[in-house]
Amino acid sequence: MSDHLQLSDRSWVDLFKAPEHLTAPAVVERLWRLCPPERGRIRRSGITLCSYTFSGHTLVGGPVPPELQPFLDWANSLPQYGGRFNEVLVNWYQDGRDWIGTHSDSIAQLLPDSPILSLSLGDTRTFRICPARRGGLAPHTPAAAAKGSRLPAVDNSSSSSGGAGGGSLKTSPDWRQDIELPHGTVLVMGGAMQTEFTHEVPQLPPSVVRQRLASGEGPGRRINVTLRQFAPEAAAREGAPPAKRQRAAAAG
Ligand SMILES: O=C(O)CCC(=O)C(=O)O
Ligand SMILES: [Fe+2]
Repeated sequence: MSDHLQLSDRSWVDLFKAPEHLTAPAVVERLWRLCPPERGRIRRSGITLCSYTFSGHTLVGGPVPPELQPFLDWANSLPQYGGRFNEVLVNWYQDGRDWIGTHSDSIAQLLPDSPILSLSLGDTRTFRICPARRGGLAPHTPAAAAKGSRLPAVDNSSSSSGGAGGGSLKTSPDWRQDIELPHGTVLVMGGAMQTEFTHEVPQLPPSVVRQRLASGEGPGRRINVTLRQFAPEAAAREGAPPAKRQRAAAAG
């Protein structure tokens, strides 16, 4: 069962459930044990690339830890997404105050037209998609990432099949799509999504964290695993300029 959301003629998102062997509590616990002690650090692994820079953090690729190999194996078992996943990036959100600002993922080193798979584990957080160049902020600018979310009213248009309609969305600067990502959700970003749209995971307001705690829900603690298909040349090009990613530092 998969939902397909056509964001524009060229950009789309798929949503579906991950298999249980990747979402079991023991798996999530093992991923928390990989969390770097230093706050704001993001660990990535996969093919050995030259360094990968975002928001002042430079991380060098390393071998895939055994905890992450099943995620790659699973992604590569989905033929509709290309089957050449070779990189894993993990983001740990300690609670609802951790966030990732408005950005587009760098696709410079990826296989052409390869989609990015994103798997959510833990508490439900909102994934917000906006047209790129909103208010003059193009994707791939640190300013855009640092600003985070300052947007008008939410359009909660359905995230089910075709719910967001067609190409008109791109031309409406006020349009935005909020998608709730409960535990075990896979979100696939495809087509021209990284050039036509930005995405972010906003902070939960403190009142919402309090409310969630009071109601027994989690306060926003979550792990996100993204899987990408890097071109073999990118891996081989030692000494090439690092790929650029924009990321707001995790709030503490
Ligand atoms: O945590 C998420 O769902 C999004 C992560 C993300 O956008 C990224 O790692 O580039
Ligand atoms: Fe991203």
